[in-house]
Amino acid sequence: MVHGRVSRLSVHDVRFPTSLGGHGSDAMHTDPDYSAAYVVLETDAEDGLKGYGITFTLGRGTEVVVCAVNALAPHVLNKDLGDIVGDFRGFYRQLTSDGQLRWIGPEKGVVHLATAAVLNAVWDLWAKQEGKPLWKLLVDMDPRTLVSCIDFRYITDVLTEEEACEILQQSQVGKKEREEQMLAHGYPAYTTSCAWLGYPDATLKQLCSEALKDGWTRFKVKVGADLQDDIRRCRLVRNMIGPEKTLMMDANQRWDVPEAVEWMTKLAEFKPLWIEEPTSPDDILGHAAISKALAPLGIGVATGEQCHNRVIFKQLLQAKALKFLQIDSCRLGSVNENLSVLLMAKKFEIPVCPHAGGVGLCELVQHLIIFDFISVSASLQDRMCEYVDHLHEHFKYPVLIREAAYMPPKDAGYSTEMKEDSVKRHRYPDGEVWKKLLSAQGN
Ligand SMILES: C[C@H](O)[C@@H](O)CC(=O)C(=O)O
Ligand SMILES: [Mg+2]
Repeated sequence: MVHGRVSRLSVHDVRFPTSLGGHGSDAMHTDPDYSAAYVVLETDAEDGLKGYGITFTLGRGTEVVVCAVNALAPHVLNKDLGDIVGDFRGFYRQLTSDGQLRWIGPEKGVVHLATAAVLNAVWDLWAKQEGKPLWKLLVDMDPRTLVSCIDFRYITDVLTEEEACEILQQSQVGKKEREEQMLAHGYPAYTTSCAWLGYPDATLKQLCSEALKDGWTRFKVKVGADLQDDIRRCRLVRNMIGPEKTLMMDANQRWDVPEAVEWMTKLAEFKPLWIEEPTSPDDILGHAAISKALAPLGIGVATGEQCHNRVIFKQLLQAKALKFLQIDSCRLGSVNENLSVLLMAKKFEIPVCPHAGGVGLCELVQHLIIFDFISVSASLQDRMCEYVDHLHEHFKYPVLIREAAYMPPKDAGYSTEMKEDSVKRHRYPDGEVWKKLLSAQGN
């Protein structure tokens, strides 16, 4: 039984200096310090359980998101957790419809990232109180309760509440077997860890050969800054992994539409399965044009890690603009909005291949995709979840990868809780790690 009144919301600016090693670098984000606005919810309940929520940010962006979380706090403080989850759609609507804050969104940008952090904490607390990992909480929920968490505003032209219920109802068949399959074999993953754009070739080679030894069969390479570099790096990776393994490319929005087509035509010889974020994430028709042009080359378009909300996903699906849909656990309005996107993807028969990595994204999104397989898509065809091998040591319940697959988490909650010491050391600017770095830089 869910209980307790929210008595405290605190938010921390937690940063990791990943840019120093070129980790996470791409054609647009050359110096990413993987960071999080980290929310902690406390209640007056005697169980002492806390809810932890993060949203993924890069360095200086974090302080802006922290401000937005504080601005949302009055919507959460003193609320009864039972009332929040008892009318989760209403609560989602309240957070995203604040008459003054929505003006700086709505449901996009900083204020939506902040919404995700707060709601992720609520889901973590709910799952903890139920004593289940989040994926299992979702799997065990009846379809009516699940859809009652979704705000269908702006998407009823493609997905109504009734249709969503029908989809979930139909997927009840075989659910038990799929849950057993996940527990035994996990959810297939691919790695992005080998080929960040800032890595020299020697690093790329070394990481690639280690990943092959560890059993990885699907690899993503960053591209988009310099064509000759891309050709060299893609050739190197393709030669190392051989013709049978899967290669994906990610341009992180670097190109204009014609440039994307031209550039990818030149990289087609390396047989990429997809090109990710070839152009602006807002350009739905641009993605459609690129999809159409690259289809004869056997290259699909993947996007979603910077799609603001369900409306953009709806239009990408309507416009046949993508072949692989990449949800993000912290960009969209938490589990609530991700549920609506998973259901739309099912309706349009587009495989979901979540964005992960960053700090904590693997920990979170594994719950969503495992739920998706068991209760929505019922398929692994053309599906895999991103994996990045950074910063898991800072989490209390880190992901478990076995034979290049995510093994379902067993601990209660949304795997969002960070180790106290890690938070303390990496708080910006007063954590020990940053104090040292800043003083070395003369600040
Ligand atoms: C800045 C991030 O590292 C970004 O490059 C991640 C990304 O695009 C991905 O994992 O995909
Ligand atoms: Mg990407």
